[in-house]
Amino acid sequence: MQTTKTEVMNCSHYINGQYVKPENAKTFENVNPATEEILGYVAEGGKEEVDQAVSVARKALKSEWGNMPLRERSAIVRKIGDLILERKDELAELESLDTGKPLWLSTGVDIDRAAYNFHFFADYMTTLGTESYQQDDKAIHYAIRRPTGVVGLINPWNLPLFLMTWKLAPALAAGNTVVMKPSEVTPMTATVLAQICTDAGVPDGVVNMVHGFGETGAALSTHEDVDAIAFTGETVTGTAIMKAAAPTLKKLSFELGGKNPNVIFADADMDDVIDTTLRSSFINQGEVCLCGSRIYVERSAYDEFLERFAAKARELKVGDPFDKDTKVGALVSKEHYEKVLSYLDIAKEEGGTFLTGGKAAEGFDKGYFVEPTIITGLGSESRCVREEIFGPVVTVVPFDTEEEVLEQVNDTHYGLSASLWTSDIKRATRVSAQIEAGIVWINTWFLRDLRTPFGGMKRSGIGREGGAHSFDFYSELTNITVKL
Ligand SMILES: NC(=O)c1ccc[n+]([C@@H]2O[C@H](COP(=O)([O-])OP(=O)(O)OC[C@H]3O[C@@H](n4cnc5c(N)ncnc54)[C@H](O)[C@@H]3O)[C@@H](O)[C@H]2O)c1
Ligand SMILES: O=C/C=C/C=C(\O)C(=O)O
Repeated sequence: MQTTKTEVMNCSHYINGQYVKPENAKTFENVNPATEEILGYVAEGGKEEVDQAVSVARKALKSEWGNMPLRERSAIVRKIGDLILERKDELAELESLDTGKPLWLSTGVDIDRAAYNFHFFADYMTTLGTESYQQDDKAIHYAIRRPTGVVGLINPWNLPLFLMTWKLAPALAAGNTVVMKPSEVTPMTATVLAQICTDAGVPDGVVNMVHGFGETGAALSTHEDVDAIAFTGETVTGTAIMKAAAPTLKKLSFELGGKNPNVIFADADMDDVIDTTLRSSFINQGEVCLCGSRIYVERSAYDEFLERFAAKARELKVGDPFDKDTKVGALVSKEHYEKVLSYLDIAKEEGGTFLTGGKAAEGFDKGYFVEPTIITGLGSESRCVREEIFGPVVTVVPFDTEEEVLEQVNDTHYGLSASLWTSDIKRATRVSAQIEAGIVWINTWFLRDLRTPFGGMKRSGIGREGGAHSFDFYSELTNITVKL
C-alpha cells in the first residue's frame, strides 16, 4: 500500500495573502483514510480567526479588486486555472492522500475540472450582459451588476478542490472577496489553492481561508459582516446554516444531499446501461452527490441487468488509491466508514439480499475499504432506499409501469438528479419532465456543460449554479431608470 509520498503537510489558515501560524494555535490531526497514517496537523479556527478573515475581506472589497477593470480581473481568474494545471500532479496526489480516491480520478476529474472552473467562469463573466428596457418615450431602464460582497464558501470532503473552485471561480470573476472553509476531513488542496490565488495575482485579502469544524462554519454563517454563504454539504447542515444566517438575512446558495434514482426501461441499450450504472454507483466510492443509489429496472430486463451488473461490480478492484488498477479506493474517514457499514447492518435487518459486497473489503489491516454492494429485496419504506448512504452501496428494485416507477422515484424529500434510460424519445421526454429533480440525464450520467443550471429541488438545495445562475448569486443587480 502506498504510504505518504508527500512529506507531512500541515494546513494553516490563509489571511490577507499569507499563511497564519498563530502561536499556541489549536490543531487537529489529518488522517490518510487508506493507511490511517497522519498526513499532518490542521489549524482549528474559531471566532477570532473568522473575524480577522472577514474584516480583511471587507477591506479588500473596497480596494483595487473591487475597482479592477473586468479584463484584468478575468485574466487573473484564468491564470489561477493555468497554475492549477501546472501543479496538477502535486494537487492530484494531495487529493488522493486526503480523500482515499484513486489517483487516476483525482488527476483526470478533480484537478482538471478545478482548473476548468476558473477558465470557464473567467471567460463567461466577460460576455455577461444585463437587462435593459425602453419604456415608450418615458424612460430607459437598465440594470448594473456589482459583487454580492464578502462571501463565505463552506465545502464538503467528497470533491474538495472541484467543489471549492466551483464556488471560488465565479465569486472571484464577479469581484467578490471570500472566506473559504474547507471540510475538516480534507483540508490539503484548498490550502495550496489559497497560495495559487496569490501567485496568480489576486490581491491580498481577497481570498482568505479558515480551517476548522462545524463551529468555524457557524462563525461564518452568523457573522454580521458576511453577505452570503455558498454551501455544499448535508441537508441537515443546510438547515443549521439557514437558521444561523436568518438574523442577518444572508443570501444563501445550497447544494445538498441526494438519493438519486436511475430508471432503466427494457428498451435501453443494455451495454451502455451496465457501464454507466457501474460508474454512477461506485465511482469515487459512491461519494458523489449525483451518484444514482436507487436503481429501478423494468421487470422484463431485471434479471439480465442484475446478472450483468453484479458480474461487473465483482470485478472492480478495491484498494490502494495509488495503484493504477484500483477502481474503488478508501472511504474518506473512519466516521463515514462506520456510517456506511451501519447501513449494511440495517439492510440485513430489513431483509435485503446482498448480490455483491455487504461488508468491509477483506485483506486490509488498515484503511476504510468497503466492497461495492448491490442490495435487492428492499421496499420503498426501507431506510437504505430512503436515506442518503453516500458510499458504494445501491439498491435495485423492479417496476412494471411508468406510473408506478414515477411514484417511487418521487417518493422522497430529495430532488437532486436522476438518470433515465430508454430508446423511446417520447417516453424519455415525458418521464423526465415528471421526475422531481434539478437535473435529469437521459441515456447518460454526469455529462456536464458548465453553462447549464445545476442544483437540486426539494431538500436537495436552494438556487442553481452554473453559467449565468452562478452570477445571479455572486452579484447583485441595481436597476436604474432614466426618465426621458
Ligand atoms: N448537491 C451537491 O452538489 C453536493 C455536492 C457534494 C456533496 N454534497 C453532500 O455533502 C454531504 C457530504 O459532505 P459532508 O459530510 O462534508 O457534509 P457536511 O454537511 O457534514 O459538511 C460540509 C461542510 O459544512 C461544515 N459544517 C458542519 N456543520 C456546520 C454548521 N453548523 N454550520 C456551518 N458549517 C458547518 C463542515 O465543517 C464542512 O466544511 C452529502 O450529503 C452530499 O450529498 C452535495
Ligand atoms: O458531489 C457532487 C458533485 C457536484 C458536481 C458539480 O457541482 C458540478 O458538476 O458542477
